[in-house]
Amino acid sequence: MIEYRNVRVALLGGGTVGAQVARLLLEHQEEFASRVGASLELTGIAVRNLDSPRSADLPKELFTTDAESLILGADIVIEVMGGLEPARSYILQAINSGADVVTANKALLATHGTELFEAAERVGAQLYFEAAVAGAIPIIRPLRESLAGDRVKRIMGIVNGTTNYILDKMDVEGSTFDDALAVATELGYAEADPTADVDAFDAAQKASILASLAFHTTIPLESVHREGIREISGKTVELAKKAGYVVKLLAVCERLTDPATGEEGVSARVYPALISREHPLAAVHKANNAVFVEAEAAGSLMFYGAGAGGPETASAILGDLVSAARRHVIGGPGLGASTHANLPVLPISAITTRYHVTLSVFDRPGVLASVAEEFAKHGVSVELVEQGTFGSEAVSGEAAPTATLVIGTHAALESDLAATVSALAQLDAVSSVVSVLRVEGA
Ligand SMILES: NC(=O)c1ccc[n+]([C@@H]2O[C@H](COP(=O)([O-])OP(=O)(O)OC[C@H]3O[C@@H](n4cnc5c(N)ncnc54)[C@H](O)[C@@H]3O)[C@@H](O)[C@H]2O)c1
Ligand SMILES: N[C@@H](CCO)C(=O)O
Ligand code: NA
Repeated sequence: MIEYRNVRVALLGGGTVGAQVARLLLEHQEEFASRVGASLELTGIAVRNLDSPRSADLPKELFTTDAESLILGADIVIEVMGGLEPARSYILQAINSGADVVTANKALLATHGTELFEAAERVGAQLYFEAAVAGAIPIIRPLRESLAGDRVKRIMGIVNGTTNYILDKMDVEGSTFDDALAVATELGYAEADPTADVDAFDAAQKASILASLAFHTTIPLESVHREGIREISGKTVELAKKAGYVVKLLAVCERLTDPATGEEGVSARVYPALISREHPLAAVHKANNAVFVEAEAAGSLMFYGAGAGGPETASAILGDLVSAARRHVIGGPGLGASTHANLPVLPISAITTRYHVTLSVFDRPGVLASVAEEFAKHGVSVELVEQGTFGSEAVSGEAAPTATLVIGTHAALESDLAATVSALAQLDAVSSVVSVLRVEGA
């Protein structure tokens, strides 16, 4: 029997993720020891309430409500409590006491990441966070290490399971948004208050982390453009389907040229977008996640799998734990931080993409010409026009026949498209602007 020295591991949080981290760590102790070259000793699990039910049968004596004492004696601290405070203070305490830290906390990283990374850099500690983006899917390490020698041009990610579940159910089964959300809540994907998921706060946090890593710069959460999926109706999904597209909530991070200055910048944004049914991201069903990366030399890569769940997220945490523990045994600098590119984050008005504009128009002569003229006037080139369903709308008490027009554009600058849409809304011929969706992944 080989005698290993101990690496002391403190676990902060014993909930959905924490209980599974503890279970797997205890169950596979021998395997971890041989992989790391040292025993990983779980010294305790800090929780808020000692008597809460757990998803795994864990030794009672491991639990404590005294997180600070647990941190003091640890070589590695795993933070799976969630929230900003006291998680932030505990991580700073761990770093300053010489421990490496593993966290799943995307909200904390997107809000206080710079402070935490600087603190870690000052004392030579490491901060690992594979579980914070797309759960089980390895994407942080590929960006930090495997692609460190390449130049990432663009990332398109489905990074929120709840919204993908809802949009997929609307697309595949024709469910309404409300019904799909109710099932997502029942299955435990969406929280009782689904705001973080549905209004894309969660996806924006992940976009900020991904874009910062991919472009070696700092992308503050406030500069991530964010639109949620509440406005996506069954009709929008149906029209998209007819046109060969699917609606997905996408986190898009890309390098682009500032149209105002000609300088290089980056964009990070989250919104529901149309994607061709031929694109690999269109095949991401249910609550799965996927991250599609386009790099200069590597070309297109796709990372796919479970973005959440106790054991799934624990897998990512434990991978980070093994890396941290190996560094502890062998030494070395670990992963280098590289956020010094200082690229400006450009506003949404600076992006260039394709669009589908859906209008309800009055069905009378000359309508098409007046609509087409607005696109031309603003320098937006039209690729296709489709006339859809007919209906009627009350105008001055009289029923007037209407038709749905879908106008697909070639790549256009967002500011030009926005000006076109404002002008279209003012036209007598236009009853209403039904939707404006960006088309990604040409
Ligand atoms: N659940 C998932 O599928 C998933 C996926 C990816 C990332 N994450 C992230 O993992 C983290 C944990 O998520 P979870 O779903 O396990 O949460 P959870 O609510 O199930 O568990 C939180 C645990 O932390 C403990 N805790 C909270 N505040 C504490 C405090 N002040 N002092 C001591 N203990 C405290 C609670 O007692 C509980 O044991 C979050 O940052 C979350 O964003 C979760
Ligand atoms: N609420 C998140 C959990 C994983 O971060 C989701 O639906 O993807
Ligand atoms: Na991950």
